[in-house]
Amino acid sequence: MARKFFVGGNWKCNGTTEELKKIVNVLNEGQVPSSDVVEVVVSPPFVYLPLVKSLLRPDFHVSAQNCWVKKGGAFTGEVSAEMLVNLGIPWVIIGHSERRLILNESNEFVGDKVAYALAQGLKVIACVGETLEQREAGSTMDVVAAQTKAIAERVSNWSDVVLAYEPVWAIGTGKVATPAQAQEVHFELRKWLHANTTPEVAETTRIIYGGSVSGANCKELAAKPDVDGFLVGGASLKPEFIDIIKSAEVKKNA
Ligand SMILES: O=C[C@H](O)COP(=O)(O)O
Repeated sequence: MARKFFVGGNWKCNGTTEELKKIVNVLNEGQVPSSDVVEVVVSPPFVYLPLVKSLLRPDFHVSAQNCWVKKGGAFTGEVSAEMLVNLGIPWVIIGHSERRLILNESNEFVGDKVAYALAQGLKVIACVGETLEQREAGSTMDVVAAQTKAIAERVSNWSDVVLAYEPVWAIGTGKVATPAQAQEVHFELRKWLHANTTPEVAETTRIIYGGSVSGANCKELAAKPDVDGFLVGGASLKPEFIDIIKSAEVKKNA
């Protein structure tokens, strides 16, 4: 079964109402392949989710950037999966490296969050990736396998999971992984899923790449067989995000 190309835009902790309205206008006017060819999801900060959802074209969807690990309650400052469901937000990003590294989210905590969000009916973009130090030490695969294992141990149904490989050294640095580097890790991750989940999960789960993706480098990355799309940070706040969405055509024509 063909894996539908997936392009996520992670707006991180950026934007004002006016700025985000402008970005949404650009997206709404963009000529992109149909939703049979590419799935597009943008992820504004929590406070702008209802606004963006209400203004965004119906073939694009919204995602939160995080949610609490269990049912809501006395957890000041957190937003629960139930609240996202209540607002009709279909997706959530979990385990982004900025949360793993700055907020000390462990593999187990991330795995618990993924499992809880899925159980509430959310679809999850689950992020994994190594630091520069870990890559230079030759432990890239050990690191991403351990991060994926903590998810796989808690999740049996992968149909609502997109796995995002985001090498930390490539995030916001302008230092994109080469297409060969991305393909190598995506291939190994798929092999890991084959060995540790089921062949069907390995074949159908989309593994997307994130880290300095731009209008200029997306086509070459998209051409790699195990790159099923992107999670884009900086460039998703710019008109070039439309070009990145269009790179889905590379797959269609492959
Ligand atoms: O979630 C997105 C990634 O952190 C990539 O960010 P970037 O495209 O700004 O490098």
